[in-house]
Amino acid sequence: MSGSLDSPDPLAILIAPPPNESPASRAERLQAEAEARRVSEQIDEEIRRERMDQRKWEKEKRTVKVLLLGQSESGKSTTIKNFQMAYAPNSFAQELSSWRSVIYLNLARSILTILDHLSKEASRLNPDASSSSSLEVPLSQSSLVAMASSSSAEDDADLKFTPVTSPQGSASELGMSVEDSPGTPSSPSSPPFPPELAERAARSRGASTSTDSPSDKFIFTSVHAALLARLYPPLRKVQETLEGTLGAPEPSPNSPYGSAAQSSAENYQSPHEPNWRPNARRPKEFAITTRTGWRAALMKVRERISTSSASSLHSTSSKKAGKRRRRDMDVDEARDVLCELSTDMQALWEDKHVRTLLRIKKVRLEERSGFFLDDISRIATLRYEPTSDDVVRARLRTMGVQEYSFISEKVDKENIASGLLGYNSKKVAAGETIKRNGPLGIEPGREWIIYDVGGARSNRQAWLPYFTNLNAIIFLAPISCFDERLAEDPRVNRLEDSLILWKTIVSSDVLRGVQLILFLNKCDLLQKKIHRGVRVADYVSSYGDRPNDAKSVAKYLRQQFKDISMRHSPQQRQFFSFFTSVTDTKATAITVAAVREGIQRTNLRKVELI
Ligand SMILES: Nc1nc2c(ncn2[C@@H]2O[C@H](COP(=O)(O)OP(=O)(O)OP(=O)(O)O)[C@@H](O)[C@H]2O)c(=O)[nH]1
Ligand SMILES: [Mg+2]
Repeated sequence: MSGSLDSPDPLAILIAPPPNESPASRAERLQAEAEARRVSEQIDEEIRRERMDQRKWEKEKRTVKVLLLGQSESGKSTTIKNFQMAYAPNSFAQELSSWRSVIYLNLARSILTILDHLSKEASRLNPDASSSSSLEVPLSQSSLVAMASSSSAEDDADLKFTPVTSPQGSASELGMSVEDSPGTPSSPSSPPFPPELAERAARSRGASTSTDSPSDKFIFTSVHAALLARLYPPLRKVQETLEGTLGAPEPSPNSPYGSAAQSSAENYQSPHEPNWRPNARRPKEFAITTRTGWRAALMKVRERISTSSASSLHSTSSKKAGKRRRRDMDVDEARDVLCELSTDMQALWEDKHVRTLLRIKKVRLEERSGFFLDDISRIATLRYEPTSDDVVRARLRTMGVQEYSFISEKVDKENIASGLLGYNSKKVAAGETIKRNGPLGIEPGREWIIYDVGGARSNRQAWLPYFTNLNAIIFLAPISCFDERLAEDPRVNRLEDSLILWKTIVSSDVLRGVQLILFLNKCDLLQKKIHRGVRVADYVSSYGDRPNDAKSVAKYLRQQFKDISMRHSPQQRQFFSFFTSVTDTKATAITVAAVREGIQRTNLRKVELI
């Protein structure tokens, strides 16, 4: 054995330099060896790069990319929540409580809307009140973030249009590049009404009437005056603070693409969490943001109108003072204030005169986004925890483009909305459905990237860079909006805007190979509207004398979208559509499952072709 160790290595003999090598030959040899090494390393590097590309390609192949499009308040973000519930129920459940401040804000803003109307009535009954400039309260600087109450039929009953079925106009005319002025949607604009003037107005017992029927008569009473004075100032502070806490994003003039560049799976943050938009400037917070501020604001009200609950406020959560971070403290204090005001808020919402006033003014809060007035007693409590149903109903406007990355979790069947199991796609989908083959298992590990965009006109330019490398687009068209106008441009009917936008998308050359899926959304609201007697033909002249029932209307509108797809697609494409109410999570789970399967199958076909 030792002999074999001692015997020279044949390879070493082979590559050893010649024994009598001259210096010149040696230099030449070393240079040749160095060159050989360089070439070898270059080859290794290429192999490594190819492998990486291959891995990336494999990952890309497996990643499904979906873009959600549609006008503002069409239900895109709500659809994302449904996807999250289906694909990543654990992370959805973990995020529930972080929606609390949005829900508080939604609630506060609904009450403020009512107070605004009351305040206007009081001012009308006592014009001296509104002329006093000293009553003015600064407007919120961050109304961009919170829910926009879209202008609707209640503001305009004359708006008529005929659905667009033939192309006219450029992209800019189609709302793709129109820069609209930043609106201040639904921010309460009236000054708070001071109690003494409210009292005077109440004493005058004014009435706002639209008819002579007593049930249509609004009577401003001292109860309203007291509610106005007790609720308005603290709720404005709640609004200011919550908006500040949520970090109302302002669109950057230099970057129409919002946070897109920064959004990656690793950086993923839920949009409702603070700082969700990395470059967003924080709005200036309202002056009263401290604990003392809250208390001072409420004490001021108390000094004017003594309430039986005044003493409890003082002690609320003060024990934990200083322990929390400032932002938490703000949200907790907002909660405390809402809890204190719970009875008054309920009294206001349940007041029959207030209901009459809202009816006269055609303000249908229950049909607006972020409606929680029927849940005051549940929400305005210290123990309130948002439910998944609350979260899908919460309204937080999207700015720019948000990227959501879901790695399908391994989930128990019970965790999936029960409707997902044992479903039959034919029952739920309208028209040409995506049919299901095989079992409906969630596929753990598959990465889905879903882009949610801001749907307001000023956000639409930011969509364009996302039109490449897509598997599918889910387009949301809220079909209940036939009698409403765009918040950002009150001249434009919302249904008309949706049809024009749809036409732009279907006719896009860049998107010719992309699967389009249409969600004819807000069917529940369509039903409600028609049920209360709104006539579609009054707003959509082409509807003619067709039956004014939700089913016929939905079918008619679906046909309008289908016609556009057939006429304007650059190449033949299938028309996939679903009637949805995406706040109904059970029904939407079924739709989401059908969509998922359809997209995956198409994706697979594409990959196989490649
Ligand atoms: N009743 C009802 N409400 C809905 C439906 N879809 C969405 N909503 C509500 O409408 C509001 C707006 O929905 P979002 O999902 O925020 O709308 P969006 O398209 O993301 O709007 P932007 O972010 O402004 O582009 C939310 O309060 C939702 O709860 C629906 O089908 N029925
Ligand atoms: Mg959104």
